[in-house]
Amino acid sequence: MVFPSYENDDVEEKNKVNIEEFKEKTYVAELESKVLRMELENRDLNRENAQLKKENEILKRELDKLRIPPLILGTVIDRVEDRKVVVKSSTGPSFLVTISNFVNKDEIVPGARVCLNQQTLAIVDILPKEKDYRAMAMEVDERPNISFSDIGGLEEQIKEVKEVVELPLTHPELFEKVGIEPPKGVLLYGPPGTGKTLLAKAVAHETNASFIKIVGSELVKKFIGEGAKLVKDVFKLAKEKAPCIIFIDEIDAVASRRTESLTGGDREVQRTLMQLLAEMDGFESKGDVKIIAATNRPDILDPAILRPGRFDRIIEVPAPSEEGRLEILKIHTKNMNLKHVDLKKIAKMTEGCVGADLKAICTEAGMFAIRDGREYVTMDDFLAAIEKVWAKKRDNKTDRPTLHVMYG
Ligand SMILES: Nc1ncnc2c1ncn2[C@@H]1O[C@H](COP(=O)(O)OP(=O)(O)OP(=O)(O)O)[C@@H](O)[C@H]1O
Repeated sequence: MVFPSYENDDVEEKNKVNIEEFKEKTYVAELESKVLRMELENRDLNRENAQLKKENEILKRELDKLRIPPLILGTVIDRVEDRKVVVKSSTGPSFLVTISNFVNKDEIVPGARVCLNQQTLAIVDILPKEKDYRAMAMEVDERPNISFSDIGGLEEQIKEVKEVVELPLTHPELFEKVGIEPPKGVLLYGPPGTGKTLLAKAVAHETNASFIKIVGSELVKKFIGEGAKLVKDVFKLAKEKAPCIIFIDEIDAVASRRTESLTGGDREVQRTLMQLLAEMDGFESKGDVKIIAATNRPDILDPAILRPGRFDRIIEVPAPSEEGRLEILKIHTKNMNLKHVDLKKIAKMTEGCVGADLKAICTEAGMFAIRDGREYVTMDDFLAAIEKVWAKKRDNKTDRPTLHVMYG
């Protein structure tokens, strides 16, 4: 009897199954080795990524170091090679400098304003075109909204400022008829926070004058080599915006006594001072541009700045008396919701405080009430606020110098 070939079919079937299984196992093995390879690659990539991140951090720190102000400003004259450029620095000379790798060299075109690292003179940054750096150095206020009624405890000073600044602007004919020159510049001196800026803004407000504020320390710190140019620009802008009050805060940063040492920084300060003196000597005292300067350090001022025809009217703006403190407290609490607050007592307790301290005390007292969920402010809030502001004052207390400068 011939049996059908079951066995062959079976064997064939089994072989098929074995082959299929073998193929599957091979495929799985391939996949597993692929996964393993990818895991190894992924681990290597992660390690490389971590290394690159670390290098990136180091480069960023280097970049920040290179970009720490003060930087020297310059203007690109010409591109010499791929990353070599001739730049005229604001300190005067021109240099052949390199473009740092992190600066986009395509933006380095003739006329571009760039920042140079003080040590290497390499171009480390590009000044934004649209924002003129000069505008960053000045605060221009077409119409300050401060009036003399916002200032407490400075009746005498207000009277003097009105006489010396406001009158020549509003009634120049009085000075012409009498035949005298009104003072050109007024110097306000006194501790920080006593209202010097307020006085300058108030007189601009009362005379419908525009107000330009520059800060002496910024002139010589932030814009190395630009100080003299900025002074020139301020006076040019003031004439365009006349009547105008130019307020130079911290003038001691520019007009301190000239020292023999001629470091680069000192030379820069002297150039700025010379420009300021030239501008002051150059403009008409009868004109409608008035200059008010403020300083907390009158004792270090160069006498040249105080000569007649310059800042020849000196007004002290001292810390307020008890009566003055009461006036200032009334000004800064006039819109506050007070409950049983004795301002007279607070004025008595805050001897030595200046207007800025009293303003801070009023604000802190309000904050204590808000933290307590109240809509009104109590005496305890003020007592806590006084403690807090005094503590801060104690931390950075500096003795106030007395004025030794006398003017011949
Ligand atoms: N006499 C004052 N009357 C009312 N508020 C004052 C008075 N003095 C100071 N203040 C308050 O303190 C703030 C700072 O005052 P201001 O800027 O005029 O002081 P400053 O003398 O110019 O200070 P600095 O010398 O530091 O520039 C003012 O905005 C105001 O809120």
